[in-house]
Amino acid sequence: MTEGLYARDGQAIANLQKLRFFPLAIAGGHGARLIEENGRELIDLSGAWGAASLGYGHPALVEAVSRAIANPAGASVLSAANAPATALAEKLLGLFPGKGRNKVWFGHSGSDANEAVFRAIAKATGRTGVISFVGAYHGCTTGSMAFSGHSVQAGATKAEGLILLPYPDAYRPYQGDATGDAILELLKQQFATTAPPEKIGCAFIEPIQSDGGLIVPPKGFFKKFAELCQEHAILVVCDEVKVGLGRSGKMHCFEHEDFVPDILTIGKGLGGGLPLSAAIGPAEIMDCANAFAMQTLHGNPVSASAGLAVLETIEREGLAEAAHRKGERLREGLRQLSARHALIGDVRGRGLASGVELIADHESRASATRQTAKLVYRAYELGLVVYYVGMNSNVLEMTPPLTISEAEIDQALDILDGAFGDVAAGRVSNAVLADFAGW
Ligand SMILES: Cc1ncc(COP(=O)(O)O)c(/C=N/[C@@H]2CCCCNC2=O)c1O
Repeated sequence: MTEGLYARDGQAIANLQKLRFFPLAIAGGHGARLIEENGRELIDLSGAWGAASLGYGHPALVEAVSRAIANPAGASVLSAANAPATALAEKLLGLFPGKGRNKVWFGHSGSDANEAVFRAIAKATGRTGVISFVGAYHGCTTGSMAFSGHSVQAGATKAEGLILLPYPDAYRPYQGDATGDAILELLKQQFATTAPPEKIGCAFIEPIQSDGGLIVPPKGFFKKFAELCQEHAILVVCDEVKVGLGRSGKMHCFEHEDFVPDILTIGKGLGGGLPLSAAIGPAEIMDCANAFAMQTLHGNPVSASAGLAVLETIEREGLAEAAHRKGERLREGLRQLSARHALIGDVRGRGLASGVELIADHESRASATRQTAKLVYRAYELGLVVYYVGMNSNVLEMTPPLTISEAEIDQALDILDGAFGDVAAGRVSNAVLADFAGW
């Protein structure tokens, strides 16, 4: 018998780029569903880690990409202007409320966008210090890992002037302060002692910390944080690679925090499944040098055509408003599940970015890491794709396509109900996890 797709993947593709939780082997997709090689359909509650913003095979995306690839306007913006990239840049500038004159940089990924911004700020300001947060995932390139704070990158070389702050988390509050004000005090102390603010060029924030545990910050925290940074001319870079572009229920997630960042990075869902990212920021930063942050296919016209189709579809189909409504439905269903399944400690999120934190007991709130791995494995067996995140790998992350239907949300909840029941009853063996390293 010929080997199955998953076994062939295991023989041919490097573990370097694998983050596996179960033996998912995909042959196709449509809407919010993935199709395995044997034809089995699964609801995709991850949306390819948020990249499949329009789901799979959306007609607007198929039409835009087919048209662009049939008559490609070159392959990048490095040494020529191209129509799709220019149009996309103009559209992104129209959607960004940043003051002053801004410009757009195009990349392939969230990692290269964040790295490019970090390097450009250091070049333009001469300030190499950077503020970030414990649990932050800004990328997996050397430069973006240097100011990330996620446990998966503990061994990476960190930026010399890095300040890592606790992320404000009302479920596990720093010094017991659910407002996050103790974290702002900590930063002020560091400014006054070990980290002079005049040496710090930027602060990278996530308006919802996603890979760190899908954590929604307390109201007002980032507004106060941004004001403190502004007092010291520290640029605030808002990384919306996963939670931007309508997913949070608003076009930009920072709108929930009542502040406007100096620079915005976006990716994942911008390309609707094609490699595309962007950074939008002040012209004096984005024009600080030539040939400084470039890769051969940056500003690719086919990817840019996909980006235009994604933004136009989000607007035309009202997907941001729908994300709010559908996300509320999902979290209400999850809260009902939490009444039946003690494993669920916390349900949180905005729009179609939801997190479910699993704990071993409600007194200590100890992370239920192994049960989380079993849960996602069992959900896969029952027909649902959902992954986990978190510094302790105990938070289910739900970032489905913005086009997921309410019926599919209800089906996903039913599957989760069964999976929680099976894990709690001990019907999922430890053995199933042997081949899946997770984070
Ligand atoms: C807020 C945020 N910023 C930047 C990135 C890096 O984006 P790329 O993986 O496109 O380089 C990410 C990527 N997150 C990881 C990608 C690796 C697999 C684990 N799940 C993620 O969503 C991100 O969530």
